[in-house]
Amino acid sequence: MTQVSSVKQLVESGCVKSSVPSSYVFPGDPDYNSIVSDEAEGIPTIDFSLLTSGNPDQRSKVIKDLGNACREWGFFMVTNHGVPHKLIDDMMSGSGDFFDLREEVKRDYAGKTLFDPIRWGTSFNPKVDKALLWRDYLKIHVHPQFNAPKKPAGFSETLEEYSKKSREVASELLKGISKSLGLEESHINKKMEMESGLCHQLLVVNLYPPCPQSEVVMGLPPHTDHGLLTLLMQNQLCGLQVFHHHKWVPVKPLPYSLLANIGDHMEILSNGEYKSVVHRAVVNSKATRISIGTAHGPPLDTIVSPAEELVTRAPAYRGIRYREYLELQQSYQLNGKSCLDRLRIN
Ligand SMILES: O=C(O)CCC(=O)C(=O)O
Ligand SMILES: [Fe+2]
Repeated sequence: MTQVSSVKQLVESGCVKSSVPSSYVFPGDPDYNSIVSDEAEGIPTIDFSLLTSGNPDQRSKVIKDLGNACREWGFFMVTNHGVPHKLIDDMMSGSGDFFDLREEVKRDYAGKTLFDPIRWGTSFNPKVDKALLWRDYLKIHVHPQFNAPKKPAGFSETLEEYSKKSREVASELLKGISKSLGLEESHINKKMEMESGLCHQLLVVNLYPPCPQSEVVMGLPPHTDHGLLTLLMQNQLCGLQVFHHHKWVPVKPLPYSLLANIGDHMEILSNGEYKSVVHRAVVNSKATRISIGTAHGPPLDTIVSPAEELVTRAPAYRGIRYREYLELQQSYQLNGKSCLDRLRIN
């Protein structure tokens, strides 16, 4: 399965009119059932403006809500985040335009390794994936070194501006999360060097073309994200599902909101107080869905281990260099929390 064309190209070639090649049939995951909840409204919403400019009462309430959201869901919608709507629109259209470039142009970015500054590809890691995923991606390391594809015109500027805004939002949320854990407001940002200019930020654009047999393929299988906090924007199509109380809860994107979720390194840092939550992306048969995530983590050589202040008896995870964790995750199939499980003590 080494030389695989993009899903977009496969769809546009017209060869998948009614059924998909068997290499794309996703065998399911015994650890996760397929019950989809009808309760799509449950994901909590956090009004970001109250965190940054609310009065003291509003601020302490929103910090409490943030803590509950992290503990109960690991996911929350962020509204009034201050990222201009136009910037969100430009990110979506620029991303769509990138995937619309000719395959030969995109192939310039067909990187091979995780730390290639820009990498366009398909599936997750076709060498190990148990089935090919109905997903193409563009992954860009946007910080501390900014990178961007040269085309489409203007995309680089949009990416740079959005990456910066996304770091600002993440860093404010991390202040609130730090407080909600009973730590000093700046604890996480300082320890993880989130504001030192060295933090690591990976931007991932996921493209899920429409699929004639959407029920047998998978966009992204059940997984958790690396890093401390991911911020995700989506075009207005459903597809993301969060595994909550043994059911898949579909996320209905609120226009122009950002969806935040706790990553594995927040679970490590908080010694399991806040847990990264398994999620997946299913696809649809009608339209192309695009999601854009930014994963925020410490500098790649930082060892992340449980904060001493939060270890009451014993650390529940061994520390690991951020870089090594990314390598570990990339070398296996994406499968629930299997990567984080390797670090659990006991
Ligand atoms: O497409 C989505 O909504 C989910 C994307 C995601 O989970 C990821 O990129 O890690
Ligand atoms: Fe994810």
